[in-house]
Amino acid sequence: MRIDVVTIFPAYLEPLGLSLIGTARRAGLLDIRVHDLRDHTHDRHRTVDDSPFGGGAGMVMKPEPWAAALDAVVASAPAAGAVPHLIVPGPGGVPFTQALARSLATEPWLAFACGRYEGIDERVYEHASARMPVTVVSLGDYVLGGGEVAVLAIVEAVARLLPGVIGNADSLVEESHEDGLLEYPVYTRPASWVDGAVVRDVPPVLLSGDHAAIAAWRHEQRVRRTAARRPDLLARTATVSGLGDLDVA
Ligand SMILES: Nc1cc(-c2ccc3ccn(Cc4ccc(CN5CCCC5)cc4)c3c2)n[nH]1
Repeated sequence: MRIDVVTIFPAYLEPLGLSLIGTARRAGLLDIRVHDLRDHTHDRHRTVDDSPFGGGAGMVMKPEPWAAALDAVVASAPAAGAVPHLIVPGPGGVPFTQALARSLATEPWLAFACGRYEGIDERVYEHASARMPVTVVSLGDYVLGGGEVAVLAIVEAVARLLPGVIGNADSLVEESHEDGLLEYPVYTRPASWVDGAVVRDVPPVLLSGDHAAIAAWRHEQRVRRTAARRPDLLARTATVSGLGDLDVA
């Protein structure tokens, strides 16, 4: 997969050189290119922002640098006529979900536009939409300072779904949220942990070797945890099976 990121803070994307993503890049599974929006300005101060028409606090990102930067990305197409799917993080976007991550993971070329200040001049979306598919994506109902953190999250969620990126594909099987339930609690050694004055034991079922009992216990934990933390998810799925009224912790 080819990924282009346009930002005024290229250093913000350095974590894409670490761990899972860094390994995938060095293995040639990911071709990630980060571009500085200011390289597409022509004034001495490399200006990318200006005051908002209509008034209001803060600044808005100017259209010309963005149009030049996005056109340069398209011009660097790996194959004639190929265009990227442009993802623009924004608080007013469609929710970023595991389903959207799975869909994006099937695409050959993604581009990300990282806004800052109070956002990007709306005409940039019009300019881009005339050249490539554009999707505005929200990480959640809170306001970040810009798009870079969202891009790190989206790239990680998408990249880990690509074949070969995660060593053990089995861990992709039991993904949380996939069937509308949160994940079950996990444990590892020691089976009995002396935590100061308290002894904390792993639930015995997990040491029993009874795989049917373990699966049942894990499912019940997922339902209880979802009922406690995400009742909205339960409303969406008829997953609750005969647990009566849950006295969730
Ligand atoms: N899921 C999620 C994504 C983001 C996100 C993504 C990109 C940018 C670029 C700039 N900002 C800051 C920011 C501050 C205020 C407003 C609200 N305004 C109301 C009227 C004018 C503006 C919008 C935007 C971003 C925020 N936040 N949360």
